Amino acid sequence: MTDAITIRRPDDWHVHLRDGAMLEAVAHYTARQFGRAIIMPNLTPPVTTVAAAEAYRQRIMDAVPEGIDFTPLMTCYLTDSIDPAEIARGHAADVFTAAKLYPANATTNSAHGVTDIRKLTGVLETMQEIGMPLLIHGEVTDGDVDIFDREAVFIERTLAPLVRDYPALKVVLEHITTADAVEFVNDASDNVAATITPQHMIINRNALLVGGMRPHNFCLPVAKREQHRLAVRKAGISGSAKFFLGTDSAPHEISAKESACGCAGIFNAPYAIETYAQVFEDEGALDKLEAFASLNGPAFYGLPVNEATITLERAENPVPATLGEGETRVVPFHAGETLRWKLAAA
Ligand SMILES: NC(=O)N[C@@H](CC(=O)O)C(=O)O
Ligand SMILES: [Zn+2]
Ligand SMILES: [Zn+2]
Repeated sequence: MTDAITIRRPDDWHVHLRDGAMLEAVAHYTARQFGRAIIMPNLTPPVTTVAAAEAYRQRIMDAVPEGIDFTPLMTCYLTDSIDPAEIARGHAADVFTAAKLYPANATTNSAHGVTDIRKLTGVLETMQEIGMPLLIHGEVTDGDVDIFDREAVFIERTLAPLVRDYPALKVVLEHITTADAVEFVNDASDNVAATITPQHMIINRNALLVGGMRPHNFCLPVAKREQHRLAVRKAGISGSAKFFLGTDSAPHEISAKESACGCAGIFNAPYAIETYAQVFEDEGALDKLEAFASLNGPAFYGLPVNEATITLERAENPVPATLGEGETRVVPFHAGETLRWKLAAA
């Protein structure tokens, strides 16, 4: 039995660090594990300008403890009226690594998102030309589409035509939850990849509803049936360069989750790499963890891999019931359980 694993320092290709007190409370969890992270722009107001992204990047750097080498990679929140020139300027200035497409009202803080992808023609042409990745929350929002079908319908109605019309555009389908998504990404060109969260490898929709409603297992896209979890899990541990780590860690203060209308988002940052390690070990695929966590993402983004390494040790790692205080009190994924791996101090 392996008792320690050393891999190149991983990166998180999809994380919500929030702002203000919550940013201060959560930034260190991500920074202690990951060399870089793609920072989601769904603040209020959303990050839609180069100036806003630069200011937010500075606030993140200020929130990361001294002595930790961590680079936030910023994204631009796409709206119906965003100017392609602003996106290109931000990309050229090394401020915007990628741009994020939220279909309007698909998820938390997406009210300013895109109402119709046809409004993005100029933006997508520009991004394709400059080689800037498009990151997608892939769910339709039509009231007549069942919430469990929204990812599959998005792939069929929006993503397939998009990939056909912009064959050279780099596209990441974020936080995939279905066998349909796995199949689409596998069949697409090398310009199409996907991120996978810990929760979508671990829970199916029973975890939300059996024995009572469990708001801390609610995120979007919502967890699906077991057959979909198994397909996503298999893709993640496969070693395929098309799939890489993106936690989608999305902290919401406890009362916003435990509410008559609870927010979507699972806070998994504190134990993210340990959780993934447990999944890979359960699948007998620990040898694929480094590709998923540390190599595939940089290769897709055209960035160097991290030089530093991390070591995970086999050790009981109890997850507290809650973390933080007051307005930053949050319930982490796996609250009250004990994980089998522990990140060794650097
Ligand atoms: N994943 C979630 O359920 N929530 C995210 C938004 C998102 O990534 O869709 C959030 O910002 O809270
Ligand atoms: Zn999302
Ligand atoms: Zn997200």
